[in-house]
Amino acid sequence: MGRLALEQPTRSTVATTSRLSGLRNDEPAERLEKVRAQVPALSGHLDAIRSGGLDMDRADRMVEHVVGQIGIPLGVATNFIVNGREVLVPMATEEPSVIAAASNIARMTRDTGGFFTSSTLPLMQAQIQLLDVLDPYGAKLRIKEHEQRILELANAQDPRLIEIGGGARELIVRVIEGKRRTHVVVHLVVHVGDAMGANAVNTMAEAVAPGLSELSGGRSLLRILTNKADLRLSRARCVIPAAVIGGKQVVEDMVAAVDFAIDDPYRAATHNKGIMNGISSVVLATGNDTRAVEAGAHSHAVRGGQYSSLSNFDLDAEGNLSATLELPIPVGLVGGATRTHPTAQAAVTMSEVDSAQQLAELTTAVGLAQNIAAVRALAAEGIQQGHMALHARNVAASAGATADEIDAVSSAMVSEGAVRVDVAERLLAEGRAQR
Ligand SMILES: CC(C)(COP(=O)([O-])OP(=O)([O-])OC[C@H]1O[C@@H](n2cnc3c(N)ncnc32)[C@H](O)[C@@H]1OP(=O)([O-])[O-])[C@@H](O)C(=O)NCCC(=O)NCCSC(=O)C[C@@](C)(O)CC(=O)[O-]
Ligand SMILES: NC(=O)C1=CN([C@@H]2O[C@H](COP(=O)(O)OP(=O)(O)OC[C@H]3O[C@@H](n4cnc5c(N)ncnc54)[C@H](OP(=O)(O)O)[C@@H]3O)[C@@H](O)[C@H]2O)C=CC1
Repeated sequence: MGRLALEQPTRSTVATTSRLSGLRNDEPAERLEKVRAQVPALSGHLDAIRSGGLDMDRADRMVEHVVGQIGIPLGVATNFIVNGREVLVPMATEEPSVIAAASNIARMTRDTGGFFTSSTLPLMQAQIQLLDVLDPYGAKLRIKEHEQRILELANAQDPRLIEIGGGARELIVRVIEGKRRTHVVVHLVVHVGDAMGANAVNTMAEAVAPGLSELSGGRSLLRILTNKADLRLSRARCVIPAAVIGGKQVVEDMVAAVDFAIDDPYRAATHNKGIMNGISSVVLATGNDTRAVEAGAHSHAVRGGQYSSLSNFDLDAEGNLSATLELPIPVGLVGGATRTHPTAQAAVTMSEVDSAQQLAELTTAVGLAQNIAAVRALAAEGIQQGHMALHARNVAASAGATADEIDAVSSAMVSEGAVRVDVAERLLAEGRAQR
């Protein structure tokens, strides 16, 4: 076989740059203007970003028994380059230091080209559980013999999906020898286009279940998608020079820290939570289903029966950090709250993605950046220095500091090395007494 002509993606972009250094020093309105200047299409979405997007009528149409709303800050991760594209990433989170951490690591990847991503097709799977099947293996083959007819029946439920190139692709029939019974389970594999896909595959599963029952000689029970979306994988990788991230020892210690998460489920749970800090923030900002993505991620982290790290870190030939992440990211651009929530629409516009696959890949890059940030801090100075410095503003506010007192009280707590409510209360009382 000849050598592959490996081309690095060229920097084609709408945003000229995502490198908005010092954005932290601006007021929110100035930050939004700087982001809008990079992404002109955001101009029509500014009110939705400033206001949080939902009025009560709209909220009342989204879920049941609505009595109010709860706001979550929307921030922008800077510095990201993904497959050569400069991108400003919307992140909705209540946790301090998350957006700073992602931006910081993205900055460190810029000289090595940023993040490189890829993904499988957007294939979701529905499960149809078949009960009372006398000959499970015979049923499996009977179903496979009629696969084409069943796929046609599934596709008849969603002609529009077929028009755009999606639709049911395959049946996988599993016979699971369980503790108390043998299960026959049919997976209906569906290309869901730019949707997350739950409603599309659930409708198809319900439509094909009677035919499957008949073929199996049993009856169908559950007909629902699986959130273990392991045919819809998204991948991201990056390289960070050792000199940029703190030196050779820091990189070696980061690799040892990930090895700990690979081998120990107690550590893996926290390690993967750090990844989800980034992923869930993008998923929430774009109005996607955080629980679906989280369920998919954690189920994917179980390998050979053991819960493990979702990411992998290695040293490359030069001693630089080579980091990778692969997991299911079932997110969409067309359905659910992404379509109905004006701020989610704004977030999608900001990220300048053209497809659900591109959004999934961007989300994976943010998860990897977040993971590297946390592991770097843990392997170097410890998490509290950076995290607590940014959390100090929350602590000051919960001690009763007003807007013009928060900065002074939080920096005093950081200088004292004691970020606690009782310390904030003392500093507030001292400050007020001096006025
Ligand atoms: C917080 C930093 C980034 C500071 O790190 P630093 O080195 O002090 O940052 P810096 O002040 O030198 O700034 C460098 C760049 O970082 C970003 N940056 C820096 N500060 C800000 C800010 N205030 N607002 C916005 N951006 C900020 C920004 O991009 C900035 O570039 P600039 O814009 O100046 O050109 C670092 O300490 C860090 O990454 N810490 C880790 C934070 C983290 O992981 N938080 C997650 C919460 S902890 C958790 O839930 C998960 C965990 C830890 O348990 C997971 C695990 O165990 O694996
Ligand atoms: N276990 C889980 O995770 C479950 C999740 N959910 C929820 O389901 C919702 C997501 O379901 P989803 O099916 O994505 O949402 P929707 O049903 O809201 O949107 C998908 C529909 O959009 C239409 N569509 C238009 N353009 C496209 C395109 N380019 N690609 C694909 N579809 C297109 C299609 O409908 P048409 O052909 O009619 O135009 C498609 O069926 C989320 O709110 C989630 O919370 C629900 C049940 C279970």
